[in-house]
Amino acid sequence: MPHSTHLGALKWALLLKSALLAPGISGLSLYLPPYRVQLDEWCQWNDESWTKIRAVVGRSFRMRGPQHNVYTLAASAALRLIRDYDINPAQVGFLALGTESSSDNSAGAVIVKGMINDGLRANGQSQLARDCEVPEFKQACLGGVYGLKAALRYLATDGVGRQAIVICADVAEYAIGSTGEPTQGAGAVALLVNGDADLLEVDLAAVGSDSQYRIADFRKPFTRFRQSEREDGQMQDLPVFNGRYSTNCYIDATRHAMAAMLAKRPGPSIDYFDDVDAVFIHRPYHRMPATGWVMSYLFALAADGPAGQAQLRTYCRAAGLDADMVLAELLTEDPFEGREMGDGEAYPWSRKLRGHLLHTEVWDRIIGTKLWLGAEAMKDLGNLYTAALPAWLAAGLAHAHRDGIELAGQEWLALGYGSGDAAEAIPMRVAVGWKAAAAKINFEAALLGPIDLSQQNYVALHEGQPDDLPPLVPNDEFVIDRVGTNNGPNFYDLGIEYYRHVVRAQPAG
Ligand SMILES: CC(=O)SCCNC(=O)CCNC(=O)[C@H](O)C(C)(C)COP(=O)(O)OP(=O)(O)OC[C@H]1O[C@@H](n2cnc3c(N)ncnc32)[C@H](O)[C@@H]1OP(=O)(O)O
Repeated sequence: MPHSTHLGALKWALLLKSALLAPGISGLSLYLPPYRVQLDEWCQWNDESWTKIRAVVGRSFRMRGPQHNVYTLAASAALRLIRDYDINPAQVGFLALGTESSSDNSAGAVIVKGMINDGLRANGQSQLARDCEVPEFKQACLGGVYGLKAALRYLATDGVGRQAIVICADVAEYAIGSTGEPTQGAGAVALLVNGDADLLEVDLAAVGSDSQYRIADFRKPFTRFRQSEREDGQMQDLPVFNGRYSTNCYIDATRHAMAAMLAKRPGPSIDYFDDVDAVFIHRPYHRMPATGWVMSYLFALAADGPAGQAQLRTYCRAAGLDADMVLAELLTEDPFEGREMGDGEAYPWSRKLRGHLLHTEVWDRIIGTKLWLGAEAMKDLGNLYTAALPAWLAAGLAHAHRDGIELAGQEWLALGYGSGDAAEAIPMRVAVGWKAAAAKINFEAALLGPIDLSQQNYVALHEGQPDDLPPLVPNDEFVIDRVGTNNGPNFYDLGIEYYRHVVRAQPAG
């Protein structure tokens, strides 16, 4: 064979090979801080209904300690990922941080990179390379999903043959006494993303996007006076928000991202709701994904023409609702029309219709059988903002592996949402050889060793004055070592956080 023909054949073989590879997620690792609030106790402290909180929110949430911030959570998850998946750090060309909790407005992922390298050095491993990109992504709870999409684009263009790590990390704190208080949490999920997925294959071209500026349903303005209230100098991450209005924004954004995704698929959109095997939607608390998904189904029925609309009318009649009114609202492109809605103003019929559907076969077929995988375990995680969606994917894969459920080739939907608002509907396929990589997901291990807080400890930690907290015993994790003062060695030291990698001495024997 002439030399040039041989080269041509090789080139074609390589092209064919790369065309057959399916990029996506190959590893998942979690880190949760140990401080925990049990929601049944929280209900007692606050005279709230445990029956309601258990059904709507979950069982418990985690809180960062005074020695944690979003970077310590992120670096701890990433170090575990590198260890558990035996990643060669030199191969990582893209280290992304998705978060809405950064405490440094200048850097973010590069700080985390430095911390990871400290941990790798302490463990006798090689370092992340100098030629690794370190972007940070911010769009409320969607930052990590944008990081994942950017990582896949990197791997398809200038990062062919490399690997990416996307860390989704957040601290979800709401003011004491606000509607959001039981939906707090803190934690991080690190994703290994590469050109040939071991867990979840992602076809970027099939993704549906949505974004829409709103009158603020949820914001964290930097100038918020509360930031200066904490005496320990840490930024308190309290949002300004309108809870019930934000749930309608979630519904509206997920509906439009779904429509954008379904428009790219062949066949009737409504079939997708039967065909998809499992659904994972941004999860601020237990009930929200089911509400978002059933509403997306109702929107799709309304858009499905005479057959879907007839079905919808049947549901409305059975629920005692005015079908014309429901249909008209479902067909309205933007029920908000640029204004903030009052409680119950948008979709006022929704609760009644959902209540009716709950007792019909359609709930089992379209909702129950699609959103159950890993959902029970998620009740112990609390709200992780941008880490909530990958944490649920991790829970689904880990539990299917533990319980011997076969997932190979299943079609999944991962739908991310970030207030303000934006959403991404991402179809995924479970890789054929998913089990080996799923066995390394540390979901259950990440929940071990919780330290339950008393009401006094919880309030003190929330308000930044934790005097007598039960001590942490971190191992192979990161903590804030000190915050620089203007008495420090460098005049530019003021307010800068310095971190420490902690390796606990193992007990002898
Ligand atoms: C950050 C984001 O992701 S934005 C999208 C979601 N928004 C948020 O997470 C913002 C923070 N969260 C919040 O502010 C709150 O959790 C809210 C506003 C979502 C809910 O606040 P609440 O005061 O609990 O609202 P409400 O009293 O309406 O109850 C919520 C649900 O509990 C149900 N409920 C009430 N009592 C009970 C009970 N005893 N048993 C079972 N369910 C009950 C209600 O019917 C309602 O159900 P629905 O959501 O299906 O309609």
